[in-house]
Amino acid sequence: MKNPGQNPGMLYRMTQQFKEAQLLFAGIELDIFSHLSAEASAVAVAGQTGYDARNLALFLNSLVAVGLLKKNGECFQNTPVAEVFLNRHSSFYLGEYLVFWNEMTSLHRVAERVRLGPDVGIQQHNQGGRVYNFRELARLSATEIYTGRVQSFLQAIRDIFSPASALRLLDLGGGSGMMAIECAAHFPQASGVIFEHPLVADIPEQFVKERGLAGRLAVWHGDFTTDDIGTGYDLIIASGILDFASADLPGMANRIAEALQPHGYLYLVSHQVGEDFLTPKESIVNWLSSHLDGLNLLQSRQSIDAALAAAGLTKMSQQAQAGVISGLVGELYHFA
Ligand SMILES: C[S@@+](CC[C@H](N)C(=O)[O-])C[C@H]1O[C@@H](n2cnc3c(N)ncnc32)[C@H](O)[C@@H]1O
Repeated sequence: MKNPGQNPGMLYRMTQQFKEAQLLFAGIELDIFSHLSAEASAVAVAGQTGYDARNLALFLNSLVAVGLLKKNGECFQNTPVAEVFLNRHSSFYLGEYLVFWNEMTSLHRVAERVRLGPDVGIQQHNQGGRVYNFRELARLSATEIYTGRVQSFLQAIRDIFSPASALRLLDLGGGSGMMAIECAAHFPQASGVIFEHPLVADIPEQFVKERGLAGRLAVWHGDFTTDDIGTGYDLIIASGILDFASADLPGMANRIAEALQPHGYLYLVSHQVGEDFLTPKESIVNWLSSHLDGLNLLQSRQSIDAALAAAGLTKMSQQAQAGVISGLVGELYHFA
């Protein structure tokens, strides 16, 4: 008898995970979790939604099996994670964000793209904004960021600025602008700038207005690789943006250093990509789609470190960022 000499379990697990993800997205599409805050039977949910009661019961059993629902007799109810993040009525609802993120990083047609190669136009320009919908990302990140990223940021800067500090801050490529907004909310004397691309800037503008911070936070529209980003900042936030300056990373590091006050700080969030571009798994897999399209942006931890060190920025501390996006690290640099 032949023996394979290897265990194929990993391959089966991958196909199983794929189906579990399909169940999650079907549950979001059907908005199941908004109906199961309290216990309800499949027949009752079918009555509210018009879905087929037989197939709904089968589907709900599967959601129990994968840990998104629990079952008591004939009744189903959200597990705590589903209740907080998948119930549309929760302030932490991530359903729309997860669907968008999945589409944005989708490996749909991956085999075809490997056969045919990149889009020449995208490859030539090598600009993230030509592939990614940053405006929608900024809108939906306003919820995602509160699952942990903004809390990690506040924790890091509370160690260096006193509550009464009149700090001047710049949130470069700020997206939703929530890091700057929370900074202004927690440091009542703070003021500064959220710098965003003109196609995205109305999103942070709207959030700044809603939070009543327009007097202290300005939103500047522009390209952070070429336009004036201002000077004299005590704190610059560069969260998930250095890859988009990768045509001239040393130049971007110098722009940041020149915009800082002497003894100012940079709060950097990056994926800590290895020099061989094989780790962390999440970053390599999530960037694959846009790289197959023709982008070539991802920066290794070593090249970022080298560019910042050459610009006079010294790393003080680093901490994993909490939240739904795994593998992000927040680092504080000091400009001596
Ligand atoms: C991955 S998002 C990060 C957003 C935000 N900092 C956060 O952590 O949620 C990258 C952001 O950089 C902005 N961006 C990319 N290239 C830019 C450029 N050349 N000038 C201005 N903004 C840019 C995008 O519009 C997008 O909002």
